[in-house]
Amino acid sequence: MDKDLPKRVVVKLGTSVLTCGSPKLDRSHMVELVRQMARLHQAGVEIILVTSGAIAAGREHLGFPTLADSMASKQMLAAVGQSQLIQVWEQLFNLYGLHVGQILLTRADLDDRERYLNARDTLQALLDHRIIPVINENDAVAIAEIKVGDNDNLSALAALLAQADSLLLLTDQQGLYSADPRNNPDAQLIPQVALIDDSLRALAGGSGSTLGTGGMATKLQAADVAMRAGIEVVVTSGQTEGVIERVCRGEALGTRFLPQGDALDSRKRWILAGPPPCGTLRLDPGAVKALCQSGSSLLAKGICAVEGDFIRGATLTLTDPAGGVIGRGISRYGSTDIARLLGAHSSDIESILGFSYGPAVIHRNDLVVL
Ligand SMILES: Nc1ncnc2c1ncn2[C@@H]1O[C@H](COP(=O)(O)OP(=O)(O)O)[C@@H](O)[C@H]1O
Ligand SMILES: N[C@@H](CCC(=O)OP(=O)(O)O)C(=O)O
Repeated sequence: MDKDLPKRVVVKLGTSVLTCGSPKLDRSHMVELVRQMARLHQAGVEIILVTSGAIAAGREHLGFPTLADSMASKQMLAAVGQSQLIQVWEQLFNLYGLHVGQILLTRADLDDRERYLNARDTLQALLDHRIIPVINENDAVAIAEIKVGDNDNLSALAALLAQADSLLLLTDQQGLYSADPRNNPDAQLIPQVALIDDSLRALAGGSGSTLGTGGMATKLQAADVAMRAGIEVVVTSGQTEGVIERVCRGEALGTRFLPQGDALDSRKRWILAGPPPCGTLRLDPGAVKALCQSGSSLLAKGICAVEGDFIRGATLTLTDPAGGVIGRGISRYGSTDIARLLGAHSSDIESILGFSYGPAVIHRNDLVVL
């Protein structure tokens, strides 16, 4: 294998790319994208495809019916369209002697560590057999509460799950612009991003089309998660000739988001990909320093305040005294217990609570510093 090629890449194709802006799947464009992925696969790159387009494919297959704008209509279209979509991918990859394996996920599959590990094993088994995993959200059954909600974020979670080196988000724009280029013809392409902050987020609008979900805003959320896990992200146009191969070969196309630090280990990737935080701990400056500079566990004596109502095992956001987010971790104590432990020495936990789950409120193995 060419040593400059990434080993494992997640390619996310938005509805905008698969339909080329029309109301139907553009099969001739899809075959061109498959040709590029097959060539990379041949060169030894493991490809994981995150595909949108089920709802668009469902509408097309049913002849564009007039339906109520309801969840049930979308779920019905997704149920019809997903089977069409996977058939198209299977047929197109077959042209290059490759098979696909479908994985339909919901948020709930990623939040539960055991289900997360099962999904990871399935993905690995497919890759081991040189089968292309094709992932989409399980739209036909997922209700809003258990949805990831958009395939940009889903693809970032898939990249963490698969421990990919790169995530390629292909869309209908050349990359992230200083403003939505649909409404701002003077907007400038931003070629590289090292850090996603509020000023950058303010540039990213929603989807300009009726078929896309989330627009650039969800692409930034996805990039943020992946970068923090040490995964490089590129957002660029799916229409550019040879785009997947060219990006994988290191050509500067679109917007490149630089990975922050080294790849995280499996449990820490799950802390980023798994359940969203359901509480916050505000730390004092000493605790912030201990976590950020020395890689220490979080002790009760460094916690100034606790917010939220949560049980032991919950994922929490950690902030500095000013409220800036510094990390995320899994708590060994519930919120009522932590409220009683604020500022306490670890050796006093047992006498204060009458029991102890150990000296650390969050052990360093359960902690990701951002
Ligand atoms: N700052 C920005 N730079 C580029 N595109 C932007 C920006 N803000 C909003 N967008 C919109 O995001 C859209 C792409 O997202 P979306 O419609 O969800 O496509 P996809 O189906 O590829 O996910 C673009 O067509 C564009 O109108
Ligand atoms: N899961 C949905 C797509 C959701 C989504 O994020 O769409 P897009 O913004 O086009 O990537 C579908 O298959 O229709």
